[in-house]
Amino acid sequence: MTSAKPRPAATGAPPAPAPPAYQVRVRNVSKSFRTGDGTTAVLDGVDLDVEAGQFVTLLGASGCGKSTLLNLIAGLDRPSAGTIDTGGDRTALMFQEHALFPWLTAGRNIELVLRLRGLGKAERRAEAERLLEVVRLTGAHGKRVHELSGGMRQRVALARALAQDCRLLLMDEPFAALDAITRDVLHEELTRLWRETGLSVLFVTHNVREAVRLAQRVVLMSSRPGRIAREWRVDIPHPRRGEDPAVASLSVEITEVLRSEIRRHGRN
Ligand SMILES: Nc1ncnc2c1ncn2[C@@H]1O[C@H](COP(=O)(O)OP(=O)(O)OP(=O)(O)O)[C@@H](O)[C@H]1O
Repeated sequence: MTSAKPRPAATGAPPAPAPPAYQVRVRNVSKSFRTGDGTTAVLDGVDLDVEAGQFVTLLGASGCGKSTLLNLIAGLDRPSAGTIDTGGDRTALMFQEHALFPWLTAGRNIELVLRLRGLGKAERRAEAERLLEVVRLTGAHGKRVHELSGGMRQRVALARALAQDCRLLLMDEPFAALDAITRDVLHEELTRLWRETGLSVLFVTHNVREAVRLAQRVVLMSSRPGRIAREWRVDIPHPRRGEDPAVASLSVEITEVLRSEIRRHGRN
């Protein structure tokens, strides 16, 4: 005869929600650079979490340390103090400059990354074709970089970043050099990709409307030294457009705070 295992008495309380899974956890990070006349503190005590699957934009005045923070998270440099935990995951980084090799075709630029991942020749070709399709550049595999428009080059750069198969995509003003219409199209594409793939994205920009249009959280950094000054949750449903009244009104609010940060920084 078998007896049923006693079950724990029901307390009536709902189960505690699982804590969020973090893609990156930045704790008390500081960074100083040695300069001609001593050291310059660029970041000081930065705490920032990005949950798995979250889209976070990072805003701040020029020179406040946004790129420095991204480079630290990417592992390109080490913090002077504090910790950065990506759970052992590698990160993919995309810049304003596409940084594609001009002597290779669009497809070969992507295949180079796939080769580093150890994929065989036929697999590389198929995966590069698939990624070009994902960024809506089907048929561009054989095109040389100079044959592509600025927007198309950034699409290839995005496909190459995706080829790294990372869970966290770090983007440093990737669309800043593009015209407004191309940027608008790429905002839509990036949002679609993010929602389809469940990637975590940390996106640096100067453009408040871009930050609000894309993100679930907008994080504002202060300057000298760079710290996290404020953050906003953006609950505006997708699809969003830059000219949506809700996007516009939150952008105005954030711009005011950014302006006062810049004025305060100017008085330092
Ligand atoms: N390797 C380095 N050596 C010395 N100083 C550096 C180094 N890298 C960055 N800095 C300084 O750190 C500060 C922050 O630079 P960073 O590029 O991170 O700012 P940012 O917020 O990304 O600026 P922007 O928005 O203009 O791109 C700047 O004053 C810069 O000169």
